[in-house]
Amino acid sequence: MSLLQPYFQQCATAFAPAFSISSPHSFYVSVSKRSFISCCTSQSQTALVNATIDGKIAERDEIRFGLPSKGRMAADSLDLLKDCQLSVKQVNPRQYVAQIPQISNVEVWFQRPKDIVRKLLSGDLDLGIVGLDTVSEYGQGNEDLIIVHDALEYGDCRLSLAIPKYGIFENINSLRELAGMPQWTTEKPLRVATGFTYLGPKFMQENGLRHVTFSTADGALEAAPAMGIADAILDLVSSGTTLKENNLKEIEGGVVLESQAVLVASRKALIQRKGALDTTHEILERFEAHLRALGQFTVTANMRGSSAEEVAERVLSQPSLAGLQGPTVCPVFCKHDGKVASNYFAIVICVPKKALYKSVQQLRAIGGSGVLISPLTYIFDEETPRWRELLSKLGI
Ligand SMILES: Nc1ncnc2c1ncn2[C@@H]1O[C@H](COP(=O)(O)OP(=O)(O)OP(=O)(O)O)[C@@H](O)[C@H]1O
Ligand SMILES: O=P(O)(O)OC[C@H]1O[C@H](OP(=O)(O)OP(=O)(O)O)[C@H](O)[C@@H]1O
Ligand SMILES: [Mg+2]
Repeated sequence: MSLLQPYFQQCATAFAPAFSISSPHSFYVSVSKRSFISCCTSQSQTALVNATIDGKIAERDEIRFGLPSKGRMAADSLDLLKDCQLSVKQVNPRQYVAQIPQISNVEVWFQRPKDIVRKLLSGDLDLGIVGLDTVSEYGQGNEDLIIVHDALEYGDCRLSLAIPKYGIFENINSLRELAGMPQWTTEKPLRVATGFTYLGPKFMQENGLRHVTFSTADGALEAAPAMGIADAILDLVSSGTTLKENNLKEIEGGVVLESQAVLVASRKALIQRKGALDTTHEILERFEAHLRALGQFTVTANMRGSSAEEVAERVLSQPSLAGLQGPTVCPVFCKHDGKVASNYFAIVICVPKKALYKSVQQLRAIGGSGVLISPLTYIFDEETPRWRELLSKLGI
């Protein structure tokens, strides 16, 4: 915080009527939204430079975690954290800083996705959740950005090139055919509208399209061809409805990137900031355990048998009943004629949600009865593969 003190003081001077400052922390609880944004914007360039001078990170005690402040990723990110018992405590939706009571050294900052990436690079954030498309576009391959979890299972979309279904494009169905059209020359290049001004030109260059120009807009790019502003667009596609409704089509070889929400970190922060790696480990473990569990059910059933081994053999003879590491088989004790015996065994397995009905059928086929299905909350492995991967990326 000490490094930022001068900026807070400058902000206090600039926006004196808007708030008073007693400590750096009181800045973000008392300042009005407008003043806060203008203050940060006017100071960000200097702060950026200072934050990472000589590759050193700015001193502060808390780990800053950037979450999307609005848009389709915002609610899903909060939901994921909540499902991992990491609820974000935000007093009101217009407050841009919040806490995760479960992890006391984490400070959540709500930001636009592209600003999350920029601030990770500048050292103003340590961790963040955004779409892979945003990391790739605004990160521009910067090695300080490390993808800690690459599949948070929401925000699925692809960055894809699309052209009109009509006119000169009617019979064009691939990037190769598009590139081979005689229409594109130095004087009259293919005009592409996109918000991805880094990834767009890079993709075209890598695919040998030489006569291309780009224009940009903030949204509703699908209108550009019909308006005569562009020949093609390069934008995110999810269901494909927007393309369809605007008479556009994707082409073979035209997908630049498949994207979904990812957890991304600043390498410098992970290495240099006290507590950052431990905190990232905890968040990663919770995400992994929860996301693994999401796709599975716990299945419990009773089965008649002579021994646990014999029952286990029967269960393992069925392809959908292997469980994570094999079935748990426990004797069920009953009293018969005053004697305790175990003619029944309870089996517990995890079953992929998609294979649920098949698994129930296979259980019945081998004599299973009283099949109970329950949701799973977490599956913690001994060690998550992504944690190993992260350590190796960090050279640890
Ligand atoms: N149609 C979509 N379906 C699923 N995910 C999408 C879709 N469009 C975008 N995304 C993902 O969600 C992220 C945020 O998109 P969103 O539209 O909420 O914000 P934005 O386009 O960056 O900002 P804005 O629309 O306010 O300019 C994108 O970076 C992408 O990863
Ligand atoms: O394939 P679909 O499911 O139809 O989704 C694709 C649309 O979603 C996004 O737009 P968004 O809704 O974010 O509006 P924007 O253009 O204002 O960003 C994207 O830019 C496409 O236009
Ligand atoms: Mg959008």
